[in-house]
Amino acid sequence: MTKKKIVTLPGDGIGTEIMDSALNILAEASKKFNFAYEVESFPFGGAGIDLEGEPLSEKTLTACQQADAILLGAIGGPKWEQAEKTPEQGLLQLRKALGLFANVRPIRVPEAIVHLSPLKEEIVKGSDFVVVRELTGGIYFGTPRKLEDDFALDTCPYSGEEIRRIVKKAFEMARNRKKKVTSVDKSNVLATSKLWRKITEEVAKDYPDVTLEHQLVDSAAMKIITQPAYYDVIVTENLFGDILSDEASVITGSLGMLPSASHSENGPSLYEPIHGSAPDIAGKNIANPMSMILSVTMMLRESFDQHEMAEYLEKICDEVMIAGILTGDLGGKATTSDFEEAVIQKIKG
Ligand SMILES: NC(=O)C1=CN([C@@H]2O[C@H](COP(=O)(O)OP(=O)(O)OC[C@H]3O[C@@H](n4cnc5c(N)ncnc54)[C@H](O)[C@@H]3O)[C@@H](O)[C@H]2O)C=CC1
Ligand SMILES: CC(C)CC(=O)C(=O)O
Ligand SMILES: [Mg+2]
Repeated sequence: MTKKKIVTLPGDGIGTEIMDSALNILAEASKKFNFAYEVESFPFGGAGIDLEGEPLSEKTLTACQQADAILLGAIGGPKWEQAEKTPEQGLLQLRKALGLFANVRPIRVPEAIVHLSPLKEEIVKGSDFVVVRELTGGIYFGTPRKLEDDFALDTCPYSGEEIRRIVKKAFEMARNRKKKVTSVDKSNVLATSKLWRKITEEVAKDYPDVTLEHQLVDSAAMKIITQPAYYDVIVTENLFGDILSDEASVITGSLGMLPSASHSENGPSLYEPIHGSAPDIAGKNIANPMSMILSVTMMLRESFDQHEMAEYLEKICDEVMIAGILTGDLGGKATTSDFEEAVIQKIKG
């Protein structure tokens, strides 16, 4: 079997710490499942600026384009806020260059860890939904963009085709789940949302087996927290998806629990936690590595068809958490290395 080529972009802050943990766990699990792969790491984000003078060098981009899958930690931090080109711009450039238009952010709370949520157990129970976020359009990319002393401008463009392909992706996913799509927009105000709603209605005609409903983003933000078990597939534009998914992470107990997968039409997919580089806890070995481990299990399933290995790893991580080995964000005292070690010991049996 040829080795799968995984490009890693650890990035900045806790990105490097949780990447190390997840890769050590992958190395141990892959022995058990005979999964052959090679890893090559490249500077990206703030690390790219420090080492190569730019957040996304040609070399790093080319390596990503040639990979079978990409794992990204997180980027950014105060050190680079004033940089000529910031780590965040590098991230947006990478997503655009790889055509990663579909960002899938699953929110799942296994019964056994429902108690880790700050929300009431009866609210959290049964929560299992996915935010499908459009990732290469909208206000993060639109021009003109201006920042003057006393005036600023951002632009939010969406073409029909950009909306159509992400909404189709959401319907395809719903077909294999609970067959319900909730499209979130602000169509009572925004022109892009009016187009979003029209195109979504058109796409829905091809999926008569899937129920479609529309929800305005402000009330959706409320209902995601008060009735999370109501949802199946939420599809939304770039900015709304960014915000709603961080909010949804609360249901699982921590932002440090949520992974994501970003897909293009036909290139390599990229897997990353939904959170950032967490400068407030970076360098302390206390970050929760679950977001990165679950990004690895998404990669195993979606890029490499290693379903058994992914399921096994998720089960073991659940067991470690049930045993009370929890990082600070979940109310525990375990370090990142403690958690990693506990998972590795379980794999070793
Ligand atoms: N994809 C990426 O690389 C992203 C990068 N960023 C960048 O990250 C930097 C920090 O942004 P923030 O607003 O602070 O958001 P953040 O997501 O880095 O952190 C928010 C809060 O969640 C906590 N947190 C996040 N991940 C955690 C984990 N795995 N374990 C335990 N606690 C965790 C942090 O300690 C912090 O209190 C900024 O430069 C931002 O631009 C932000 C979001 C995504
Ligand atoms: C630089 C930001 C757009 C990153 C972010 O917040 C995200 O992708 O969730
Ligand atoms: Mg975000």
